[in-house]
Amino acid sequence: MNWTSVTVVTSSEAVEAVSYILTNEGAEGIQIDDAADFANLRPGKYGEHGEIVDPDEIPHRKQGAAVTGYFPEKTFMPEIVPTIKMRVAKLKDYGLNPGNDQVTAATVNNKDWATVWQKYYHPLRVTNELTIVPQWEDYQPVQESEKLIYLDPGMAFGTGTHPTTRLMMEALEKVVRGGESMIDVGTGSGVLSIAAKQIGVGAVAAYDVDEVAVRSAKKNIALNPVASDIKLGVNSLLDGIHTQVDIVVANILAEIIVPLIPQAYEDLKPGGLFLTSGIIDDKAELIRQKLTAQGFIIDSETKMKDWHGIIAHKPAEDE
Ligand SMILES: C[S@@+](CC[C@H](N)C(=O)[O-])C[C@H]1O[C@@H](n2cnc3c(N)ncnc32)[C@H](O)[C@@H]1O
Repeated sequence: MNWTSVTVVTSSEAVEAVSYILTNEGAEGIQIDDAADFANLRPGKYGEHGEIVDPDEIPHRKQGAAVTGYFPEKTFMPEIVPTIKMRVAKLKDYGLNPGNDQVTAATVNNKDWATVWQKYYHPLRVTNELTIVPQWEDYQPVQESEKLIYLDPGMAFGTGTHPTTRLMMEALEKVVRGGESMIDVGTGSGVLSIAAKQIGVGAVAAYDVDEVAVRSAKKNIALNPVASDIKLGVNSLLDGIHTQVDIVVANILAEIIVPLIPQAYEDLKPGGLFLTSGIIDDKAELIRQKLTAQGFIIDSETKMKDWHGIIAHKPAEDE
């Protein structure tokens, strides 16, 4: 098997925490190169085989540390790397110095880390109704009720395999009755917007702050004729967007959901629904508190692996 490596350049004090993050995100092996391990070595000590060790002759970092995690090549790295970056940056909230925040991915054995996972990406029945089909696969629905979402995620997040995407697809399937208006914040590959159109949502606007994601979503919308009227644009959260819709869906990391909460509240009709995920275990309480403080009523919460998905609503006028 080939492996994809992700190296985090960090501080010596953060080595353990970074190793934990990499393992938690699916790394099956960890390699640590820490300057602190050499700091106390003096020339003349005996090595493993009785030889005299001169630390200066062993290649090593002179300061800080680098922690490398090895991921099975089937891991869809464009979904994992941004999460690792965010989690490493957040170490300072726990009083640890994350270092210079440098995170790089490469494929061991010289294959392209950005595409090597594709051979493991096959049609996936995500919910009762919704099946994701890689653009390059020929797939025949098993049941008449099955609705297909054709995707080539490229470098954008949103293959449909990540727990956070799945939680939001399930949430959509649970709440959509047909004809609603919806905004998708942080659309990535466009997967949630296309899913929404497939199950009967009416007008959909999809935004992402990242132009690469918007280009990917555009390509995917073109692969799915049912989604051809989705309005797509580059935008940060709901900045400058003042409207009234039935549903706001956002699968973004918790830190980014916090400033979105008041914007979503403002842009929802009374009784409108806010579906959100990207919330890792230790941030779930923060998001519940912020939603409630804003005036949202939490209807349900689901969990897959370490991730939470929440369905909340803005009270109706008579509620
Ligand atoms: C976890 S991915 C979700 C992609 C897709 N919606 C899904 O559910 O699979 C989060 C997306 O949010 C985008 N994003 C991050 N910060 C944002 C912001 N401030 N405004 C809009 N989009 C943002 C990222 O570029 C990324 O495409």
